[in-house]
Amino acid sequence: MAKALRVALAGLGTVGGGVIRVLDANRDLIARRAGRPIEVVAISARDRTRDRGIDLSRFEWVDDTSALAAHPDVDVVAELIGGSDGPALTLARATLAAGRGFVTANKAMLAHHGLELAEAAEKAGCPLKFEAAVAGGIPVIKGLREGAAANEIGRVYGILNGTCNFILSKMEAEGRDFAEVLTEAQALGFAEADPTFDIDGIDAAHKLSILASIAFGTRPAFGDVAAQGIRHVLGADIAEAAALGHRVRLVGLAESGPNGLFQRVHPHLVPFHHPLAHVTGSTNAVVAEGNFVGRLLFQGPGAGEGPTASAVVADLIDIARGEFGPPFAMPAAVLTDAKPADSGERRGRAYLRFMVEDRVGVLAEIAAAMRDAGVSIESLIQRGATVDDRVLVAIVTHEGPERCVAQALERLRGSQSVAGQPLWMPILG
Ligand SMILES: NC(=O)C1=CN([C@@H]2O[C@H](COP(=O)(O)OP(=O)(O)OC[C@H]3O[C@@H](n4cnc5c(N)ncnc54)[C@H](O)[C@@H]3O)[C@@H](O)[C@H]2O)C=CC1
Ligand SMILES: N[C@@H](CC=O)C(=O)O
Ligand code: NA
Repeated sequence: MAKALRVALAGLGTVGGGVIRVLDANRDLIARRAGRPIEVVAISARDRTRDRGIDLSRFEWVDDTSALAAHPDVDVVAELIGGSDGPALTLARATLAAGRGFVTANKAMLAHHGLELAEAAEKAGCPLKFEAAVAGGIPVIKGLREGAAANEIGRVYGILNGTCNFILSKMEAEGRDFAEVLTEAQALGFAEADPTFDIDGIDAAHKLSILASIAFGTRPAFGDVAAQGIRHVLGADIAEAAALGHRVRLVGLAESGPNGLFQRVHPHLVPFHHPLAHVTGSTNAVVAEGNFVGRLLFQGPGAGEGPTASAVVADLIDIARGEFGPPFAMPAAVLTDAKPADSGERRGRAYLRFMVEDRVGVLAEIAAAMRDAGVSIESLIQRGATVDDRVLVAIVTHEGPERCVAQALERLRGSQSVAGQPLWMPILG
């Protein structure tokens, strides 16, 4: 059998530990598939003494993580530390500059520096691979880069954050509290080091910017992704959505059209009949619409040790086989800058929720704001039950431009009757 592919692992947490376990458990199978053994030769993490339940004595421990980049016995570095900048980025730059392959699960770094790293990899003729960075174990990067390569993609969207989906589905199924479920997701290893990245939609926005680049041949543009997470979604919204035949899901959506490239992460109402409504727990799902293949649905485990490590090892197998191409599906030099599309132009139905004082004239005030902004109301529900002494009013709008809904909400800003920020959620069409 050919010479082993020699790997250095930077980071030995949930994902790094998982990579060692996958390589140990499936060693022979992986060697046969890869055409040669894949051997971890060097490792580095912050804490050498932590018990990870793995025998690490067989690997060379390197204190200075950045030294892995030019380690004489290493062909590929797998970076499983995290963080958009700092040691992960230093390591990525140094590894590619040293002419070695680089595998990462780090969507934050790719969203911010993916173009620079792709240019460096292409210049060096080295692989830069990141299947684990988007939708964990689902081979969606491979699916879009390779399987759907013949197609023009019109739209790519889906559930891209396991932590949020886990929280929303537990809130829905068990009526549990947001904070309590977040703690459980953290204990299961799904959440980011800073879980606000998950719940505020930033992690999903990182992933969406990577997917959009591959789908549309554009430079990754994280700054163009409007992101709102699930922090403001109440149990009452989930119940209201269910009564309306929908589930609440955090959806990242990128769409290319005559007005430019639209990229947004936002909680949506998803109709029961849509496949995304049936994605529960930390599962992710991505829909890509191609002009010849039609609608593709990729679904599977989006986070956690086993699925994420599986994707990292799949990248290592590709590298061992010599199978790699431009990281973002086309050479960095031919990626284009997409014009960000104006969200106000988008048309759709929406769910609006207000917490209001239960007094005469409140509904009339809300209805007048809708009328004046040109928003047509399909249904309006006022619930007798109160949350913090307020009454919930939920509106479903007819299809119309988002600009009008934004104007209606602006008209209601500062109203004495409406408590706090109203919640607006598009209805997935
Ligand atoms: N946990 C998950 O389900 C998924 C994680 N990812 C990504 O994988 C990467 C790793 O995530 P986890 O394993 O969950 O994180 P983790 O927090 O469990 O592990 C991070 C590891 O990096 C090490 N580390 C931290 N700072 C370091 C430094 N300065 N130098 C050397 N090592 C350092 C820590 O000691 C630890 O071993 C992140 O980029 C994350 O976004 C991607 C998909 C899923
Ligand atoms: N924190 C992320 C981990 C995988 O990318 C998530 O919850 O999806
Ligand atoms: Na993936």
